[in-house]
Amino acid sequence: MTRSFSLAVVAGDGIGPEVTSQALKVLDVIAPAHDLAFTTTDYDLGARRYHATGETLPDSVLEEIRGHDAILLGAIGDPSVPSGVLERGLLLKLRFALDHYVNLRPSKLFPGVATPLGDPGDIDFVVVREGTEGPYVGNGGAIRVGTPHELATEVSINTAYGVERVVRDAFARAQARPRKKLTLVHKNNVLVHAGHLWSRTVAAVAPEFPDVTVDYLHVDAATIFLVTDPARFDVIVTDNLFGDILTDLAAAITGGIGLAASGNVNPDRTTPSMFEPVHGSAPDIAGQSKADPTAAILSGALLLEHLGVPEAAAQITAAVEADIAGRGAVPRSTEEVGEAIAQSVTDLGAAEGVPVG
Ligand SMILES: NC(=O)c1ccc[n+]([C@@H]2O[C@H](COP(=O)([O-])OP(=O)(O)OC[C@H]3O[C@@H](n4cnc5c(N)ncnc54)[C@H](O)[C@@H]3O)[C@@H](O)[C@H]2O)c1
Ligand SMILES: CC(C)[C@H](C(=O)O)[C@@H](O)C(=O)O
Ligand SMILES: [Mg+2]
Repeated sequence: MTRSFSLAVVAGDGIGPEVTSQALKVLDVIAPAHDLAFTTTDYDLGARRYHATGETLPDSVLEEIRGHDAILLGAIGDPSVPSGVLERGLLLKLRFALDHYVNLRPSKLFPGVATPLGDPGDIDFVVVREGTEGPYVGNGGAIRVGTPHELATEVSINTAYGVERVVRDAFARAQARPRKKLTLVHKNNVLVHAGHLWSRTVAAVAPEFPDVTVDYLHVDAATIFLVTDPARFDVIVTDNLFGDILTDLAAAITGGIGLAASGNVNPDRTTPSMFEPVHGSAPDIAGQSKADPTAAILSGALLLEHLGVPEAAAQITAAVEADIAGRGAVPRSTEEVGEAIAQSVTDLGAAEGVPVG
């Protein structure tokens, strides 16, 4: 029986629409092979709408988006809009309103991918980044702005409720992986209030997952080991800001930001989860068809996994691996990469005897 899913598509700004169209192309190609049907609704959100109407994410649109099974997002942010307006008013509003408390960011070094680390061994870890708290909540302000006496605060909010639910999710993910290792990354030698809440929470939840080995690193040391010994990581759990920074670094060591996918997940499934590349709108290459759509395509695979179609997700990942293995030195356009991965999905389907496309 055909399984039908409704997807809200927020292509967004810069390279967002360029990479999202390739992700949708691959989803279209894979759907028949797994008896899936996608209906998509495009949402015109981002810089264009902001300039035309002053709106970032009207509540009525948020409510419409809420009615979908999942969200596919490209990238948000544009140099023509003051920094933070779209990032906070659209992207973070979606993550917060839809309670995406698990920001899932897998990092895997695919065979054949060049890394600045030379031969770093087997890199295969996932960062579970808290998605609704920390310094992202907007608790702060500034006084005497523009004067020599300006004072600005950006308060990091960490609740026992918020920390515990993401820590428990990270433990469960570690438990389900072969190495069963969880590393808490924080800065509890300096951020003693939030840091100790995170450490105590990990210690309190650990007995529920006796098979999981627990480790702790200060965030500064974690950046060292991500470069010198990334194979040591299995599951990392960390706060919203540390997770943001660590996952750009994680992308850089596994072939670049063009390959890094993510999911903003509501594990309770009370709202649609949202899948997007880790990268941004890349204004420096927007409109030139230079963006690598692989991260967006792999975000589509994470979406399928979340919707309960892991075999389709695995087929997309295999198609990406096959494409990456064959990548030469000649640069390809965004469409050429998308087309090649879509073709690879078809070829894999044919090899397994399932009709694709
Ligand atoms: N999730 C998101 O929507 C998201 C994430 C990060 C940044 N942003 C926003 O995007 C804008 C630009 O931010 P930034 O420059 O710091 O980060 P960025 O990720 O957009 O770009 C950083 C660098 O990576 C390159 N890059 C990014 N994606 C690429 C791809 N798919 N293929 C090839 N190269 C790629 C860019 O060309 C640039 O040189 C800002 O407005 C920022 O707030 C949005
Ligand atoms: C654009 C910004 C709000 C966002 C974040 O900090 O979460 C981005 O950097 C990301 O990694 O998705
Ligand atoms: Mg980021």
